[in-house]
Amino acid sequence: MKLHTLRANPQILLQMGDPTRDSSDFLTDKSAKIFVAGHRGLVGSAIVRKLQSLGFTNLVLRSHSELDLTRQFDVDSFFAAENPRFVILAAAKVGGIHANNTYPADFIAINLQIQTNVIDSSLRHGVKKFLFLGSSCIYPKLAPQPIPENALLTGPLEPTNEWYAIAKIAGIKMCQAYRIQYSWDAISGMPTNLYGRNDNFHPENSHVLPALMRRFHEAKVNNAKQVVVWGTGSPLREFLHVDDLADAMVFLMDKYSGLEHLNVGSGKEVTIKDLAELVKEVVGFEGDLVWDTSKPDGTPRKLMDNSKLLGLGWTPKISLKDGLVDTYKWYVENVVGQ
Ligand SMILES: NC(=O)C1=CN([C@@H]2O[C@H](COP(=O)(O)OP(=O)(O)OC[C@H]3O[C@@H](n4cnc5c(N)ncnc54)[C@H](OP(=O)(O)O)[C@@H]3O)[C@@H](O)[C@H]2O)C=CC1
Ligand SMILES: C[C@H]1O[C@H](OP(=O)(O)OP(=O)(O)OC[C@H]2O[C@@H](n3cnc4c(=O)[nH]c(N)nc43)[C@H](O)[C@@H]2O)[C@@H](O)[C@@H](O)C1=O
Repeated sequence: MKLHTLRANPQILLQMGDPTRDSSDFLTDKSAKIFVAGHRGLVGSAIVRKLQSLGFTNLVLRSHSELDLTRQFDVDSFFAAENPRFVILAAAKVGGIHANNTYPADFIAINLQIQTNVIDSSLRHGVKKFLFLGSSCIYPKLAPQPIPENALLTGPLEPTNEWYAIAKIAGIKMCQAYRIQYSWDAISGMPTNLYGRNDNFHPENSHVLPALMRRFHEAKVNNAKQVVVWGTGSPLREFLHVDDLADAMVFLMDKYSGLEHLNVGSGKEVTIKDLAELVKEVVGFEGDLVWDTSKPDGTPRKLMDNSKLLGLGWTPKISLKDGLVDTYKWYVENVVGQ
């Protein structure tokens, strides 16, 4: 279906659903076709596990090598052939502070390409409901804490991830614009820092939690006396286990239909120093921490106000300690020695 056809035919928009209503029919048809983009990643794989545990039987999944989402023609052909009813976009160029700082062009360009292609094709091929995943880095570096949704675009961004943040802000705004102009049910969730099974454990390009888990594990098996940790240890971060995030994304698909993006967080923050001590304890490394202050700290504090999501009836369930124990077990069984 072409955009001009949509513009010319308001009946098609009506068939696509009224975005102002409570869209609580997501959970009712377990045979509905759902495209989870990025299903091999941390978030996408957790969403697939969650949907499968709920009995969904018609998931459409494509790996990066099967479908490169930066290629507009291929994405549109895929949507024309598959016609999914629901789409959850968990494919993106993702990385920690070092990767964001080192590859700014990739972070802005690849993310803009993926999200533009997938959002636009989803609309034009009649997807009933669309969920975009952003990130807490969309907010100003010095936003009020806990950060409310309306802090968006109220101040300068954190320089280490502004390119990624700009792409994510564009994604939110594109969902809002398509919602306004086409009455299309596109929503956005803004997750805090995530961790869990299928995380990226790359030594430099990953996020802090998998990076430290790997470094402490390798130090333990090599009987090293010290482990280097980046920055000063003073920044505060909020962590959410990816299974809680997946639960929240399914909750939003079922219960939320609104213009505003919604924060998704645990509501609990920890200093990087305390996080490092906790990961050290879970891994069982007994040496010392050495702080490399030549590495950037990034945003000093990034706790999101999750009261809107909690007000809808969702709650996180997995504590940081339990989540770390589960993730370390998975890491040892699935990554070490592979
Ligand atoms: N991890 C975190 O702490 C947070 C993540 N998020 C958001 O959650 C979403 C998912 O992140 P996460 O699961 O951590 O990321 P991952 O890197 O674990 O997974 C991303 C997935 O996207 C796929 N992908 C990347 N580029 C392309 C492409 N061109 N075509 C097709 N597939 C592609 C990857 O495939 P391949 O690996 O083969 O390239 C991978 O499966 C992102 O939107 C991210 O911004 C938000 C806040 C925090
Ligand atoms: C999810 C979020 O992720 C990124 O932002 P970030 O929160 O700064 O993420 P991070 O996990 O990489 O670092 C958190 C803190 O931890 C410190 N730190 C210590 N030692 C290591 C270390 O070994 N690796 C890393 N990566 N960080 C370390 C590090 O110096 C920083 O102070 C964004 O780019 C953005 O993409 C985004 O949305």
